Amino acid sequence: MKLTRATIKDIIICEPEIHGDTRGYFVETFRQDKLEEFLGFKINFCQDNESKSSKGVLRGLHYQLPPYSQTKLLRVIQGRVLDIAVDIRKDSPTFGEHVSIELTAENKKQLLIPHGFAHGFVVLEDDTIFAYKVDNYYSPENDRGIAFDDPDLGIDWQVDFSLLNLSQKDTKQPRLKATNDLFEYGVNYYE
Ligand SMILES: Cc1cn([C@H]2C[C@H](O)[C@@H](COP(=O)(O)OP(=O)(O)O[C@H]3O[C@@H](C)C(=O)[C@@H](O)[C@H]3O)O2)c(=O)[nH]c1=O
Repeated sequence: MKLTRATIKDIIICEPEIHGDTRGYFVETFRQDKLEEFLGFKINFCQDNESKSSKGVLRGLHYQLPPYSQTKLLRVIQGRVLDIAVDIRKDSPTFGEHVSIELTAENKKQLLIPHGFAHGFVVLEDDTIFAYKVDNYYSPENDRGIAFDDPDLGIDWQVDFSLLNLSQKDTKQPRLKATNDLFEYGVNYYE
């Protein structure tokens, strides 16, 4: 498992080693020890999620408020997405900036997004299966979002917006500057 920091250093890109042979392949998709050694602190994932989407589906940008905020370890089992994480920690030197990465069944890359980020992805292929671990249980009352097309974020989703398939709630999420539901920078949300 190769672990590197993204352009926003709190986001980690994980690249598992793929062992191919005549039967197919073998891959370790999660190693808690290696992740914790790299990060220097513990993560206790407690919920696994999976969603299936057709091409053009955009889910996001989502987060849960503290103390229900979530670290997410994301991957694609089938298909392809463009994955986005936006820094929504007030006073962060990278506040409002984002990381963008293609996660595919083929490259098997994973993204670790800590608390303090809004997350979303757009699906680039039909029948894409997206899977992720979170370290805090789903809490609908604390579910929040930011508009994926907020011009202040300047995200290049690489798709035609007129072809997108969004949930009702994601068509009316607030802009970043219109929400007070943000995170404090420098707080350790892992403990
Ligand atoms: C996220 C979630 C949803 N649900 C339910 C609520 C609802 O009836 C249905 C669909 O929920 P949503 O529309 O919120 O699903 P979705 O838009 O896929 O939400 C997800 O989007 C991505 C980008 C994330 O980062 C996730 O954290 C999560 O917010 O599933 C759960 O039961 N548990 C969960 O953990």
